[in-house]
Amino acid sequence: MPKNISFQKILFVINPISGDVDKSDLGTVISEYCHQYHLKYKIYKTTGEGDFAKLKQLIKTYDPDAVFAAGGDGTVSLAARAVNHTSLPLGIIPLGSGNGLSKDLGIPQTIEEALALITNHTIKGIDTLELNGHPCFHISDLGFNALVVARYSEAESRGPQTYALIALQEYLNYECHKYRVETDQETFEGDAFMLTITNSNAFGSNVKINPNGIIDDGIFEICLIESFPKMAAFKLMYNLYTETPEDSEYTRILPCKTATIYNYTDTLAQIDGEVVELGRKIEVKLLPKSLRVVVPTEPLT
Ligand SMILES: Nc1ncnc2c1ncn2[C@@H]1O[C@H](COP(=O)(O)OP(=O)(O)OP(=O)(O)O)[C@@H](O)[C@H]1O
Repeated sequence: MPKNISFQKILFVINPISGDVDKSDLGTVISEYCHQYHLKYKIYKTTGEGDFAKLKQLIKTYDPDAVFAAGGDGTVSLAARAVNHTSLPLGIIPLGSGNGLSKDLGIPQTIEEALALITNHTIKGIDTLELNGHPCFHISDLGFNALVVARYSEAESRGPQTYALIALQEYLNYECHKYRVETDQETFEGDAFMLTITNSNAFGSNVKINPNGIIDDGIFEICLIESFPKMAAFKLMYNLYTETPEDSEYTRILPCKTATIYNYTDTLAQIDGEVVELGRKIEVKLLPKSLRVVVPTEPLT
């Protein structure tokens, strides 16, 4: 039996195209669940145009107790922007290709189990980041991965296979770029393959770029993959997939509370899966526990 039913009125934000996942039954599954627990609900389907303003307006008029994002990290980010700095909690039904934030929060990856959090959950405040004022709820990066994200956003198909194929194609000819990172603790200057800014642990692909990051500790990390010879790629991937990035001589993690990044060559940047223009000087700020998320109840120890 559910332990708590604190939400009575829920707004679902559904992205019909995320992750190449068929969502034709999702409306029925949501309806049956809400009917079972006598919950009111509304569904907002994203269109990819003007969703943020429409969602903000709907939250104002419908006044839900929680917003549940059904989609990938881009959809989660859209809903998170709409509820950030408010008391309204954000739930996630992972239906994207990566679903990185949901995995880092321990949210179940099936629709039924994720929906069950509506009636049995804990609400947790998590730190979020801002890069030149752009909110980031999971992972941002400059360099290689941002290029892959840009190409993926233009691809005709979605899903992990498309992403992996694009990554391989781009990797073969990729050249590193020069960056300078000044944090409240230390300074780095040099070439990097990519530079990741996050307070979470892993990409949706399960690459653990920041295995020791804690999402609500007031600290974020800048994770560097420095320039490496092609022959070192397999060992590096092994280290990243086995949560041992510190065992690679080409990685470096800078924990900090504030940072300024100089992106000398204005390489591409992505935030939570969306390519953004950040310019050559990027100020990174942490906003302590600004977002309330719906997560599984911790098992009693
Ligand atoms: N109805 C729609 N038609 C086309 N594009 C849409 C629509 N709704 C949202 N989008 C676009 O979908 C993108 C966000 O997708 P999302 O990140 O949720 O899924 P994903 O990329 O497949 O998964 P992940 O981010 O987990 O890898 C945004 O670029 C948004 O503009």
